[in-house]
Amino acid sequence: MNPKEVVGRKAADYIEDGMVVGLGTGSTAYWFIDELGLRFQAGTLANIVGVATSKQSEDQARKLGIPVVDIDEVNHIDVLVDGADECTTEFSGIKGGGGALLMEKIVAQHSRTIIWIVTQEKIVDTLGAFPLPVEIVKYGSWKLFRQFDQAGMHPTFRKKGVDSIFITDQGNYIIDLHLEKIPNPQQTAFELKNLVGVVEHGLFINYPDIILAVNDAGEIVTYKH
Ligand SMILES: O=C(CO)[C@H](O)[C@H](O)COP(=O)(O)O
Repeated sequence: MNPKEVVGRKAADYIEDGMVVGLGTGSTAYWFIDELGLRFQAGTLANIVGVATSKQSEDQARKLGIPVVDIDEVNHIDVLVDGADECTTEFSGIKGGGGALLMEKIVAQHSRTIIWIVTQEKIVDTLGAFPLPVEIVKYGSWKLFRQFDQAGMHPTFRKKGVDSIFITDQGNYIIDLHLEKIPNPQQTAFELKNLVGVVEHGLFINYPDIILAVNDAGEIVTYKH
């Protein structure tokens, strides 16, 4: 098993039958959803319901037979299991490498327990080596791009393949900011949220309750908030 599979399957141990489960997005969350599917089919988690953070996760869960409901159909999500692109042991991180940051943040906001599953090298002291995704509306997107450029934030439009621009599940664009270091994530988050046209950014400050970090040997370290 590759490390992402190890940690993804392990995270399913946090799920109890009858729970409303937040389904994260990405190549690590993929294994969590796969394991949920196995346990659903085996009957040990026969009464779970999923709330997806992307079309991709929703499709995967449905194929496995897991019932998926809209976030507005539930009062809360019991446990959300999601990946991250970078995170600190102070329980903050960057998400959105897979382009699902907006739905991921909305689901996270309504989750009682949030578990991040990551490979060990994603744990960093300072965020920012991973480009920070910013989801923006299409209208005026070049204006925002120039604003970021002039502020020295090294923006690039997220692409799909070579030529086409990436469109999120909510119909927006993503600009990735190549900041290298984000010394004050709160300040950066505040400034980004104040820009008209920005829908959401990939800084998740103080989000996960638990981080499961797996190393190359498949050993998992658990960080609890
Ligand atoms: O935020 C995300 C998607 O928007 C993912 O959780 C993040 O990109 C990690 O992905 P992976 O598990 O494939 O490394």
